[in-house]
Amino acid sequence: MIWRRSVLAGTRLARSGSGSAARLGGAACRMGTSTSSPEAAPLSQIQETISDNCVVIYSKTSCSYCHMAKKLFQDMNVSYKAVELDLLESGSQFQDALDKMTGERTVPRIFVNGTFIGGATDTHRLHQEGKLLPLVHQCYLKKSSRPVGDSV
Ligand SMILES: N[C@@H](CCC(=O)N[C@@H](CS)C(=O)NCC(=O)O)C(=O)O
Ligand code: FES
Repeated sequence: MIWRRSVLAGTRLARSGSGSAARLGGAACRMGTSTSSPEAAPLSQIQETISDNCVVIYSKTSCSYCHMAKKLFQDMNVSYKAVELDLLESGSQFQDALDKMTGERTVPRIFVNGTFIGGATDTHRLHQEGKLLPLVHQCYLKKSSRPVGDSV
């Protein structure tokens, strides 16, 4: 997962002081770090969210595909974090960042155990193949085996 590693590195750099640089945009870019592209803030937020939550669905409230994806996890009794991009002021920037990370800016964009698994269709297919729950359980196991104080 080369992508995950590089984004994580970006996250750390972005956090260690370039938050305001990212907000300042172009001017800040010339001053410094390689992480102050306009996508940096959403990118690092996405990275943090997918590492903190076993299931994350980037969604829009009006989208039926997104409803179907959420219902799939509800029916499996799997809790998830839904990020409703149409309710975020910077939703479009999040979609740009998701495009960079996954190759598409459509919704839903679904992550399990820190990894992008696809949109609604892909997720349903994974479930039909019996591969979705094992991914979720892998994540639960990983989180429960963390030392106390390290869990979220
Ligand atoms: N096959 C994809 C379809 C995804 C798709 O076409 N999503 C539409 C909404 S249903 C979309 O994101 N349109 C652009 C947008 O809302 O920004 C999936 O299952 O997720
Ligand atoms: S199904 Fe229409 S916006 Fe997703």
